Amino acid sequence: MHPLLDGTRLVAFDLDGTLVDSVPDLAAAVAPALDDLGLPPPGEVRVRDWVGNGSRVLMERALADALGGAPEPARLEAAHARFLVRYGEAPCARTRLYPGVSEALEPLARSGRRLVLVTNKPEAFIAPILRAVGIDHYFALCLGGDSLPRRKPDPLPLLHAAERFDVAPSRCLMVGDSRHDVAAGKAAGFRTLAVPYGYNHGEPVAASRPDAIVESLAELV
Ligand SMILES: O=C(O)COP(=O)(O)O
Ligand SMILES: [Mg+2]
Repeated sequence: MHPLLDGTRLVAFDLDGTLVDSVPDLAAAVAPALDDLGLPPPGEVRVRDWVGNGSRVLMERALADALGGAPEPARLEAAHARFLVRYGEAPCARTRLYPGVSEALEPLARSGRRLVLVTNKPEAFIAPILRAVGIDHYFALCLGGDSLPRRKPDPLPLLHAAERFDVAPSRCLMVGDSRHDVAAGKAAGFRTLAVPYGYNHGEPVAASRPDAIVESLAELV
């Protein structure tokens, strides 16, 4: 096991960019929302840099990019609503697990550590995606960006999970791909581990100074 797992009783995983590459389906749902406004599809490469703060911020970034400035609130709400409908129709058509994820989750769960999922994605999409990629049974708790009053980088969802299972934050580990995961983990008093292959607004996640970085989650076990 990775040294950061020594004494760790609870491991919180981020979803997008950490466990699954979800950008193909996210980009496919952003495109029709922009098309309604006569705007061109941004493509997967751009969408990658906009994921990480939940779906409303994703659409806000997409509209700001296409319009060259902040969108009017009513426009944003309409585009976000359209995105939610389209994404809900096919949240896992092309979304795939990253290599090493199954290899890590199976022994980690067997080791008796509590596994939880903390994403900024709306909660409604979590279960369908986890089921589709076959990892839903590993998680004792799943929190989305709209499950609690505040989301990552706020520590609230991580502290909520630690408290729920009565584990001291110092015995918890946050695993994620972005600066929001590392910031939330540090603020909660968790250990932090990052993967470099996900979505971090085009910046190396090392800049957030996680306790460790692994190229693949398989290195955890
Ligand atoms: O929906 C998002 O913006 C990102 O979700 P994540 O927290 O799982 O990376
Ligand atoms: Mg992420």
